[in-house]
Amino acid sequence: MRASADARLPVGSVRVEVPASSANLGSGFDALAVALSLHDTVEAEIVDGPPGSARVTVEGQGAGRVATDERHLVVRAVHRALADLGHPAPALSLFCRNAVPHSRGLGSSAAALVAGFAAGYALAGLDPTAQPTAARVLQGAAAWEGHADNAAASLYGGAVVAWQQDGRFDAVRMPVHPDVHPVALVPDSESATHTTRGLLPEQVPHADAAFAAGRTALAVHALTRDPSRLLAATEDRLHQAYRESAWPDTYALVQRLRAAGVPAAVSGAGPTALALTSGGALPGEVPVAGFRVLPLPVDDAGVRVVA
Ligand SMILES: Nc1ncnc2c1ncn2[C@@H]1O[C@H](COP(=O)(O)OP(=O)(O)O)[C@@H](O)[C@H]1O
Ligand SMILES: N[C@@H](CCOP(=O)(O)O)C(=O)O
Repeated sequence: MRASADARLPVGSVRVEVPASSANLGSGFDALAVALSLHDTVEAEIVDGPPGSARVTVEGQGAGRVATDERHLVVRAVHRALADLGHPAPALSLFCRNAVPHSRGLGSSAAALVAGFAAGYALAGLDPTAQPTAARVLQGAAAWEGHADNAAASLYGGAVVAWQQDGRFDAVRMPVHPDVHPVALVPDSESATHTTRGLLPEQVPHADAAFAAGRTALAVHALTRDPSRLLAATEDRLHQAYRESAWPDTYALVQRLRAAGVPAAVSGAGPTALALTSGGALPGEVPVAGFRVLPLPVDDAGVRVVA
């Protein structure tokens, strides 16, 4: 980090690395997620220019598609973090190297928001990976998303349990058992999270809610202590079937993997499927044509300020 051109901010540039995430893991809708070793990198620098303006260069995922000015999601999050501390919006130059595919259920928007809030607080001289600033990063990103699962995983790494109380978001991190080897199956198709959230019913049967409570609690045990329980733990009645029309091929793949004994679930709001394998391999008899198979080890670190 070097000294800022803007006298109001102590730091002139930061580099942040943030992992993808897979949320829900079955029944743990808006509550469970795991961070995955696929990373976006953001370099943010304060430059001379009109206050609040931004020039963004994007390499990799999202290049040519996302805004390259102050409307860019990461820029908006940087500005929001600085506003939270009472700083006026500086002119920014951003370089984004993105590996997390957009609109696939791997938490790209949460990763972008966590990177932006972390960069903003870091420019103000705070450590976004330590409390109490980390909690502010979570609050900012989760409030933007409307759910804290992905943001908490991108922030803290490992697996997380996230919840909301009195309008505030909170989360705890859990270490994932070393025998859990996530494999993402990523199709070419996209699906916007806000669209598939709209497919969910206002209410679910009490029996399904009770089912979800049991499976989600079991998932915490299975992820951290006993991966042999993951097949039962990742069963879902809370969201996947309601969203099937958005990604029928993904839904069918998850059923095929599960029938072959592989703990699998739709990743976040889809259309990626996530298999929580014990050795990193998928059974040969399950056809995966149309899906890119990406072994993605758990990311234990979460967001990092690397320079
Ligand atoms: N790194 C990024 N930079 C800018 N915008 C991003 C980035 N990542 C995600 N987004 C925005 O978020 C959208 C995807 O969000 P969402 O529908 O929640 O899917 P995902 O499951 O990938 O988070 C993209 O279309 C894009 O507008
Ligand atoms: N709990 C959320 C998770 C969305 O994850 P994303 O990676 O698809 O954005 C949901 O299921 O809506």
